[in-house]
Amino acid sequence: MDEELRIIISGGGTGGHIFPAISIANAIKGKRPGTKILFVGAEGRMEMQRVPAAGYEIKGLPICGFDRKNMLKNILVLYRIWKSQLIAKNIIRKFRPMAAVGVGGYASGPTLNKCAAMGIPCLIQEQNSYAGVTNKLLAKKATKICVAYEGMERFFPAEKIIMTGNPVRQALLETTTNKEDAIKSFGLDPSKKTILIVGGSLGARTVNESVMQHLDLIETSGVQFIWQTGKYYHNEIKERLKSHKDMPMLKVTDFISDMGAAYTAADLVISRAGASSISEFCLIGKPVILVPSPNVAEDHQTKNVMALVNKDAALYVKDAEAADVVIKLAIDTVKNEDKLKSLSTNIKKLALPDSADIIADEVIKMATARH
Ligand SMILES: CC(=O)N[C@H]1[C@@H](OP(=O)(O)OP(=O)(O)OC[C@H]2O[C@@H](n3ccc(=O)[nH]c3=O)[C@H](O)[C@@H]2O)O[C@H](CO)[C@@H](O)[C@@H]1O
Repeated sequence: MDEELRIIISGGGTGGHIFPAISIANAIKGKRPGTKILFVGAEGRMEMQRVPAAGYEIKGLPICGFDRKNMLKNILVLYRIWKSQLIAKNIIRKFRPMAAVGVGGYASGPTLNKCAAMGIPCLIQEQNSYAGVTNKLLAKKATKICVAYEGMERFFPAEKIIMTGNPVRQALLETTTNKEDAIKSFGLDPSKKTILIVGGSLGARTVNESVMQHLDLIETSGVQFIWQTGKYYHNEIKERLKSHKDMPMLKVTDFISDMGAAYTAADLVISRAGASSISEFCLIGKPVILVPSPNVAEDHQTKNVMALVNKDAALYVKDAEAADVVIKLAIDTVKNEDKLKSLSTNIKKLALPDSADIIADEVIKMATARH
């Protein structure tokens, strides 16, 4: 019988970090069902809900990021980092992991630092074409670094890099719901074209404004919409929609738990260009209009987009132009079967499948090598 493994997975902050982490956990469990997996996240962040919802235990650290505007607040941040390191050390002592996985985000810093210091092998997974701060700092201590884009040697030691792509939640790829049921599950009409609008895991103001400014066009388009506003914007949007007449063709939600159903329902997606979302579009071959966020490090979402646009695999609208053009473009595109077909075929060619399995194999190898 296989030895029971104990693995720590740490990181989070946004869905783009959390969902790859959950996929890696599921793949490890699939290969070694007896494995004990413990997540370590940041208190108050999205992982504290999403990880238990996926069936895993999570411990929270009181960590947060530095405040670039208020230097005084950073004294508290330093204290929180110190405290997080102590808590991380206790968690590790108690759980005795055989390997640790870091997916980026605040919590993975203290957790993987402590693991590395205690001689536990560490793997990091970088989702983007531009490496995050925490992963860059952890790279020296990591045994393996799994990436999804070419050219990551500019951030990480080349000999540690493995090109795996981004792990995508298995349930999302293996959804058994058919299109008709998927559309009905959102209370919409299966005979109509459907556009899904998502602003990444947290929602996006620009994407939301694009919708708000074109409610009349949406109403007369003959097309229906599933619109994820993001948790922060949801109440404000609901309030503003009250002054508009009922719109049965526009389903508004703060967050979509079953993205498999949402993708199945949609003929076309309007989306931010986060790395995990893009990996999902590639794997399921979904036609998409991407509106990259200009508010991310090194404008990495635009770089993510250009890799697709150069291969005619996605349509691209700049953030500054989105409010004017993206809804009209989406309505025109969803009525053009040839365009939808070619976008789907081209984006599918860019998929990197089996990412979670490849990473899980590496983690299991690392965990078993030292015992
Ligand atoms: C503002 C910001 O910091 N964005 C970053 C963040 O984005 P963000 O967290 O938005 O990440 P991604 O777009 O990569 O992934 C979003 C994930 O959330 C899921 N989802 C989304 C909406 C929803 O209602 N339900 C749901 O389950 C998607 O299916 C996907 O799995 O992490 C990404 C990956 O490191 C980065 O590329 C982004 O630049």
